[in-house]
Order: sequence, then C-alpha cells, then structure tokens
Amino acid sequence: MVRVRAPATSANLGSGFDVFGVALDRPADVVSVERAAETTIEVTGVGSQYIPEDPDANTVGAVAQALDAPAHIVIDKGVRPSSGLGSSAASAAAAAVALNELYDCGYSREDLVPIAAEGEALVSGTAHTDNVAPAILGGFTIARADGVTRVGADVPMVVCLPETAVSTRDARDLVPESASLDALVETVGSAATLTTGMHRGDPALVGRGMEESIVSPARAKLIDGYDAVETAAREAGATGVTVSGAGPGVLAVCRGDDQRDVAGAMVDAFEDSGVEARAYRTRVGRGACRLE
Ligand SMILES: Nc1ncnc2c1ncn2[C@@H]1O[C@H](COP(=O)(O)OP(=O)(O)OP(=O)(O)O)[C@@H](O)[C@H]1O
Ligand SMILES: N[C@@H](CCO)C(=O)O
Repeated sequence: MVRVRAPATSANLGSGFDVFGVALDRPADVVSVERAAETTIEVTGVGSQYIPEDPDANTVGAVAQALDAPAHIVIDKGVRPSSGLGSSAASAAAAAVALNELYDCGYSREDLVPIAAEGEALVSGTAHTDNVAPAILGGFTIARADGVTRVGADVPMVVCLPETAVSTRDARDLVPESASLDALVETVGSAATLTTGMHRGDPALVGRGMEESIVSPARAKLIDGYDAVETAAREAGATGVTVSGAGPGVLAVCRGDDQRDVAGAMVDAFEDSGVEARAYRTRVGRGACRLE
C-alpha cells in the first residue's frame, strides 16, 4: 500500500486567475492506494457525504484512468469539498503521486500535474492546473499551458471558511468573457508585484499584488458577508484579501504576529453577517508527500 498526503491549496490569489496557486500547510487529504483489477473508491472524513465513490465521478477515478493504474483507493478528506481550498485537487494530486509510485510509472512531479488536472476537468469542466500544481509541487506556482514554474515561498496566511458551499463549475460561469485594457494593465501590475513578493517572502508586496477588478468582485457576490470580512481582516492587519479559488473561502495575507487577530476578525465578521465560519492560520507549505 502507498499513502500520500496532499495539502489544501488556494488558487488565483486575485491577480492570477487560473495561473497562480499556493500550497497551504493545512488542512490536507490523505489517499491510500492498493493494486486491484479495477478501481474502487472509499471516502471518509470532512464532507465525505457529498463526495461520490463512483470512479467515473470522483477526481481520483479520473487520475487512475489517466495513469491506467486501477486500484482500491481510500480517501481521508481533510479539505472540505466546494470550499475554495482545492478539495477536489488535493485528492487528485495525492492519488497521482501515490499511483505513480504504486505502479512505478516513472513520471516526474511536473509530469503528474496535467494528469491530476484530469480530475479538475471532471468536476469543473476545465482541466485548470492552478490547484493541482501547488498540491503536487508545493510553494507558490505559476501554471501555464506550457508548464509550471515553482517559487519556494514562506508567507503567513489565514483562510476563513464559511459554512456554505460554492461549486467551482457555477463560479466559473460568473467570470466575465472580456475585460478592459485598464483592468488588464492593473492585473499585470499586480501579478508582477505578487510574484516579486513571493520571491522575497514579503507579505506587503504579496498583499498589494492580489488586487484586481475582473474576477474576484464578480465572485465575491456569491459569498454572504464578504465585504465585511475583507474590511475586518484589513483592519486587523491583513496586507491583502481575496476570494480563495472559486470561493466561498476567503484568503488573507498577514505579517505573522497579526495572524491570530486577522483570523478572529474574519470569523467574527462572518458571524455578524449570520454565517458560521472557521479560520485556519496557515502559511505557504510543501506539496504532496508519502507517509510511512
Ligand atoms: N475526491 C474529491 N474530493 C472533493 N470533491 C470531489 C472529489 N471527487 C469529486 N468531487 C466533487 O467535486 C466538487 C468539489 O469540487 P470544487 O472544485 O467545486 O470545489 P473545491 O475543490 O473545494 O474548490 P476550488 O477548486 O475552488 O478550490 C463536489 O461536487 C464534489 O462532490
Ligand atoms: N482557477 C480556478 C480555481 C478553482 O479551483 C477558478 O477560479 O475557477
């Protein structure tokens, strides 16, 4: 048996829609695989009641098929589905790494990124790689059609998760089909600022670099209390706040000593808006790893 842990991830970071992603040091999924004649799946853990065990409907089934690696697969979910924390990607990334070892397929970590993205195509309609890339490689990743660039980074963050669900497929329908040149210029400036901030481990630059006005404002409307949560997080010291992935999770970048205050302020602001929420104090973390 091979067991692999793959972390939650936050995609987009505002200015990098479908391109940027970070691995978070928690929460995470753990996937165990054993050789079998045909693929079967068992799901336990957070939100498992919402996750299909049919291999044709689960992201790990798509990965087993892409690798031609049938297995009995047990998924222990730590990352709640439809959260904006790359739940579907965490399982797919862990399965890709585990099945690659189980069957000695010999793929590199980079090779496994588009294979794991087959799971994203299954659940969201597009094989976007911005969650599976950091889930497999760790750190901050820049995912393009021609490959992934990884930047090691260490920046404190808070992700606050309201007790509501947003499907990535539905949230993708809200993304505008076109944008003005002004909005594009702002986004390019932000993306460059964010990338430099990740290189330097500078939370102020990363926070400023998340600003954009094309995708996140449209999606924030799906999250009850979003504006109050953003204001509260900034007042508590966050350098930047945006929708995590497709939402409803909200991502805030912190300096470090203010992480507890930011987390508390975000939970309180959600609760003042009538929404239960929990916050994770986390940082940019490592990618999928084998467990003994
Ligand atoms: N192994 C899996 N883990 C989680 N969700 C899965 C899995 N397999 C299939 N799904 C389905 O995928 C959907 C959740 O994926 P979705 O992309 O909407 O959320 P997410 O991964 O939490 O968010 P985001 O991609 O925005 O970070 C749910 O409908 C769920 O049933
Ligand atoms: N880039 C994707 C990430 C979702 O996980 C989106 O925002 O739709």
